Amino acid sequence: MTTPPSVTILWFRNDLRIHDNEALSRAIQFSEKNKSKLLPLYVFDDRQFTTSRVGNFIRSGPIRTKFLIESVEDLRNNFKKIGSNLMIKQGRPETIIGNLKSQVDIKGIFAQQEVGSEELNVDRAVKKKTPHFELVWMHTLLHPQDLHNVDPDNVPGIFTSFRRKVETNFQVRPPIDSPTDLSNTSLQNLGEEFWGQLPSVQDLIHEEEQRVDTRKVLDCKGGETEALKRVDSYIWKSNALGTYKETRDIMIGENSSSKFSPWLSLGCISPRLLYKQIKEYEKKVKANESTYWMVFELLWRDYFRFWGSNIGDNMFKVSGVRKYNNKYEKPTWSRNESDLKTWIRGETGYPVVDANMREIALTGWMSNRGRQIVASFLAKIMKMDWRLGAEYFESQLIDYDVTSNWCNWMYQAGVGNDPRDRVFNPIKQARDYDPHGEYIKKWLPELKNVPEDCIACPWKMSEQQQRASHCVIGDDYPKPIAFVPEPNKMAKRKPPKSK
Ligand SMILES: Cc1cc2nc3c(=O)[nH]c(=O)nc-3n(C[C@H](O)[C@H](O)[C@H](O)COP(=O)(O)OP(=O)(O)OC[C@H]3O[C@@H](n4cnc5c(N)ncnc54)[C@H](O)[C@@H]3O)c2cc1C
Repeated sequence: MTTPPSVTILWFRNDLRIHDNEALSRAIQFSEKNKSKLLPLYVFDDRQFTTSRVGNFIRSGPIRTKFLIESVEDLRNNFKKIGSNLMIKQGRPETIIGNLKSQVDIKGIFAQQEVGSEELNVDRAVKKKTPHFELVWMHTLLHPQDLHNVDPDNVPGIFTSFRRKVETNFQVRPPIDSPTDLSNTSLQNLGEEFWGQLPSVQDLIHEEEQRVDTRKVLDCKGGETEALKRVDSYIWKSNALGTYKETRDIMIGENSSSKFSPWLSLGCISPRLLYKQIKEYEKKVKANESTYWMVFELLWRDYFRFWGSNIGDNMFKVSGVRKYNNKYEKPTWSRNESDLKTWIRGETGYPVVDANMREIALTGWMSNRGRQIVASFLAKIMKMDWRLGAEYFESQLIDYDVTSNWCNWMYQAGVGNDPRDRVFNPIKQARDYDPHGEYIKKWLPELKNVPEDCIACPWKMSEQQQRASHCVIGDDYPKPIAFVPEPNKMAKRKPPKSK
């Protein structure tokens, strides 16, 4: 009987890259020290492809699932280029790793540290399978040990306090170089069966692949290779970084914002590599408010990762971290299915909401401005359980990220710590951010002849205008589902009721 090979498993999660991957470099060191071979592993975890708790959505819809598959495929190809391979399995990581014990002698397991409660449960189960289990913090720009004035286990409840504190001594670790040759530390001469096959969308979610609508804002293919191309294109080729602050709120156009998020979420690109490129751009081209603002936004991402890990499962509760008292009245959240469908289908009668909802359904993408508008609309105007929206986003968004999604939703729903607790008026938002209706008309062709001054609120067209524009409200386009006051008359938050 041959002795099974000793291996160090590098278990990939949302860190699907070879560059700046500290778990990878630590696993390589460990495997050399323990004379074991490196076994990179990715598991498509069944639990990620079931249905959501409140709204029963498929947790990872076809577009998001495809982006993930592409990212894993690219990772395998990149490992092959440096003399290694990636084992790809489907099931539960703890079971797959347990079963591997009959084929290999596991000396240690390395992985990226995650923060969601589900992931932490999986960690506990995987830990039992090995004498050495190391989790490495990698998802953020700032390492928890470099936060200086901030306790990572107790970050301030307000972003600005966090940002001001970390900016007083801002230190970003340099990215770690990519390994160039892993052939010495790789398992060789094992058949394709050992390494496993890449699943299809159908294999994972039992649904057909969905073709992304040709009106998509950007051709987004998953994987580190595409991520690095996007960085080059956005920062260097198009020079768009230099005007980011002015353009970031435009809902249309490939370079209005960076579109880095899909790759950041799966870890196909490291935020530290981005930071290094931003600093190089500042030296070689220009440093301005836009370059600062890109880092500012990356700090939001960091903040939500730290804060989200501090608040734990409150992130998924309808009341979030909100304590109801005289100042904040407890809302009654609706879960009306037909209203929810109206929002999802983009049939609310508010064009800026509907255009954004059609975009996300057909492409897996929505701009930050759009997300704020539709989330505020669902939670504050339709007064629906905001978790239905968060779960729908989870299913659809190619950039779904647990803390960025759920914490942003909490903010919009007024159950986070946002002291302002704003409501986004969809009429004002459309007028401010899509003044000529270009974005709206792109996604709602039924409104293509509506005059510019009515595009934010087409129900205001006279009967004659409706006939002339072939858009009869109630027939060709829905009547508004809820009342929203004219922007300048937007009601302030109701004064608190005493209980
Ligand atoms: C309701 C709601 C849900 C959201 N869900 C997600 C999500 O699941 N995944 C996700 O990555 N972002 C989410 N965001 C944040 C934000 O909308 C996206 O990060 C951004 O639109 C991505 O586009 P971009 O890469 O072009 O961003 P840019 O404007 O170019 O910003 C650069 C990067 O900064 C980070 N960033 C920017 N804004 C935010 C923010 N508000 N919160 C956290 N990080 C931010 C992102 O990583 C982004 O890629 C959500 C926002 C809202 C309001």
